[in-house]
This record gives sequence, structure tokens and C-alpha cells, in this order.
Amino acid sequence: MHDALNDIDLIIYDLDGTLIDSAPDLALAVDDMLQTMNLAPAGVDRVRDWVGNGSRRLVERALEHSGAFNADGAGSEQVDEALALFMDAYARHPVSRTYCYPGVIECLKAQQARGISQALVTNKPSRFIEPILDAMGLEGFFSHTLGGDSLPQKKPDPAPLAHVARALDIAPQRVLMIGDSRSDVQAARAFGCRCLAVTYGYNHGEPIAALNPDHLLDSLEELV
Ligand SMILES: O=C(O)COP(=O)(O)O
Ligand SMILES: [Mg+2]
Repeated sequence: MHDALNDIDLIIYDLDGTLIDSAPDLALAVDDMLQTMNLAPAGVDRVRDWVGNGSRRLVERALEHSGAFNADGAGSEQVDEALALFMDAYARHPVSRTYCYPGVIECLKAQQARGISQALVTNKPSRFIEPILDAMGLEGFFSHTLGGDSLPQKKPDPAPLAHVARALDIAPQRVLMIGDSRSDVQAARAFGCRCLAVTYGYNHGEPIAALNPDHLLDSLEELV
């Protein structure tokens, strides 16, 4: 068994950039929103770097990039309208070009067989979680799933991690967070649990190794 799993009773996974490559569908929805607003499309290579802090921040980054903001930033009304367009577009095609990374299902099955509890904490709005997990064949593995809007705080705040661990009565020292971005590493540090980062995810275009996670993996297959 991989060292990262020593003394671990609960694994909390991130979703986007860790279990699934959702950037192509997120980019379609962002570009759909921008087109409706008569702004130029952003494209998947930019959108990938904007994922990880929830849909509102994604939309703000797209508006900032497109020049829709003046120096003082957009009004929250403008962001609200853009966010509604984005959410509608993403709801129409959440999984048209989304796929599970290699080794993910095998990893989830292996930990399930070992009796390790598994949960999902994403900054994605919670309404998208179930349809995406169902379409990817990832349903049935997680005792808890939390989205960016499930609690008042989201990653990098440790609150969603603490919420799940408390519900399962598991101490932080026995929890492993697996993610792709700085929010995941920072949430794990703040909660006091161990942290494993995958190298293939998004992390705003920066190498995740710079954040010194406890473990780095190129594939979740290595945890099987
Ligand atoms: O920012 C998002 O919407 C989702 O990001 P996460 O699944 O990597 O937390
Ligand atoms: Mg992520």
C-alpha cells in the first residue's frame, strides 16, 4: 500500500482537475456566456487556469480577461447576470466533453475495498455534483459530497473538510486530502490533515509541487 495511505481513515477528494477533466465543458459554458454578452471567447487553455475557486470567481476572471471590467471592477449585478448565463449553459452540457482521469475509478474501488471512508469536497456549485458523478460512474463511492455553496465557507477555508471529518468522527491526523490546486493544499494545511497533490490538474497554470504537499502523484492509479 502507498505510504500516503498509512493511518488514513478518510480520504477527501477534490473534483475538477483531480477526478475529472471538466475544463472543456466549463470552457464551452464560459464561451457561451461571453458570446451572449457580445464578448470574445476565452478558450479552454485560459479557462483551465481560472478553475478552482468556484463558478463566481471563474466568471469574474472571464469578465476581467475580456475587458468587461473597468479599473474599479464590475458591479456585482453584472457578475450576477453573467453567472446566471454561465450556470444555464453549464447545466445544458455538464459532461459533453468531460471525462474521468485514468486510475480514478480503480483508486476509489481500492479504497472502498480497504474500508477507508471517502468524501468529495469541490468548489463547484453543488447542483452539478450529482449529475456529473452519475454520468462519470463515480456515484456510490462518497459518504458526503459538498459543493462551493454547501457551507458559508469554501476551500481554501478548512470548514468543508472539518464538516465531513466531524460528521464521520475522524480526527484530522487520520484524513488525507487529495487535490490539484493551491486551495486544496491550503485547506488541508489549515485543517491539519495530510495532503496529496496530483500533478496533472489545473492549479492556475502553476506547478503544484511549489506548495510542498506531503505527497505528489502523477496518477491516482499509484494508490491502488
Ligand atoms: O472552481 C470550481 O468550480 C471547482 O473546483 P474544484 O472541484 O477543483 O474545487
Ligand atoms: Mg481542483
